[in-house]
Amino acid sequence: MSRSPSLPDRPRLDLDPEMSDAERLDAMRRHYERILQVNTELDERLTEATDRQDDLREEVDHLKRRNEVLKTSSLYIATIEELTDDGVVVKQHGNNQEVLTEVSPGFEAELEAGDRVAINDSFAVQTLLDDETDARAQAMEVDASPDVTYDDIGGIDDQVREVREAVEDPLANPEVFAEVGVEPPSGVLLHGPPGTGKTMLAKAVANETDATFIKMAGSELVQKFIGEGSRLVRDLFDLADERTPAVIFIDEIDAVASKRTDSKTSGDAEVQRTMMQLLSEMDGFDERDDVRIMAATNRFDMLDEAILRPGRFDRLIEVPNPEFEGRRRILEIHTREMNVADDVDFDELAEELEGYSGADINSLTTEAGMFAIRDERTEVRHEDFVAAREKLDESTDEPGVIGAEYRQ
Ligand SMILES: Nc1ncnc2c1ncn2[C@@H]1O[C@H](COP(=O)(O)OP(=O)(O)OP(=O)(O)O)[C@@H](O)[C@H]1O
Repeated sequence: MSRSPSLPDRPRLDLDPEMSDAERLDAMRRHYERILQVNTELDERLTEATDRQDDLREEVDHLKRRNEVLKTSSLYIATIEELTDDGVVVKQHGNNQEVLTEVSPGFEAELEAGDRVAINDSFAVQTLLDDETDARAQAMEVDASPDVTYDDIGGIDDQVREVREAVEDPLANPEVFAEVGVEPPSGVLLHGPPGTGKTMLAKAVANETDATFIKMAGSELVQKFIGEGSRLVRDLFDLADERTPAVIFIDEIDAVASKRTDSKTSGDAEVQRTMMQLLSEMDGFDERDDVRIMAATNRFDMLDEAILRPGRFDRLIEVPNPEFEGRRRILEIHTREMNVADDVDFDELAEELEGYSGADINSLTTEAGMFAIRDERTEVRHEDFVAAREKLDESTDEPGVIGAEYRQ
């Protein structure tokens, strides 16, 4: 920043006692003139500073307005294809339209071919998107060999069987379906309260068939930028194609496939576009028998019927909270590696854990282990499970029910 020149010195009046009256008068006149001159100089500097202040205010207002525009208006995602003397060529995501456009002044120098940018309605480049804004990495979880097996899942044997029929068999023996002349279900939708093993089921099926498990969270598909959600959906299916055999698992599918609301905000339109992309990917997916699609939701009642039509998610499997036998089995599964004392009565515990999900029971066993450790014991006793249950119940409004509310 350039420093402003220093202010003029304050004029001094030097009067010598030896001076004659005329000399004094003359000195005072010169002093007076000097004061006038300094005053004029200061006036000029003040005007300059005020002008500069006005300029800066204007700049701040402009930036504020620009910021507001960036915050409120919908922007589209594009990739810089080429930088030319006449502007930049960008390709818009979603429709692949190429346009020659301009860049907001100030950051031309920062751009390179291949960069992802946000463009406005008139295609002008507004922002350079950095890696953090790259939603792809955040949205997808890819596991080449998940380590969950059917043996790790308790209390939902019927559901395991159904998933094996609908997902595992078509992946493992596609020829059987071809010979018999039946189409395997296109997509399998698991629905039920949180923490009941829906994700485990999808991972176990991928494990059993040596398929890559590719998970996408529906909430991550709801992106801020127009075109981003549908691009993520395309990427998801492309990735599955590259990594066959593969199981695609879309968790929280309700985030992109809820019944249409009446509101017409641009956010809703974007969610709608993402869902349309998902439907069109699924519709074009019939031929590929080495990729299976699964999805899960806790909000089945919210789903748009369009995704449940034949050829889409046409096999529905409800995964409820476990019954007594299931709770007992899940207790056993999660204490397999634990040093459990002989006095632990799993029947009694399973009886008392009505309303607990598999995930709740998992937390309970960990908590029981913590009580034993706090007590400096290496064996987990029945009393530890009881204390753990009291602690977990205290942390919820409704005693005995840890799972989040579930509206079916
Ligand atoms: N049926 C089950 N058997 C054994 N463990 C279970 C079972 N259900 C849940 N769990 C435990 O809870 C954890 C979470 O389960 P999972 O992620 O599969 O639930 P989810 O139904 O997908 O939940 P959400 O709907 O919240 O995504 C599992 O890692 C496991 O430890």
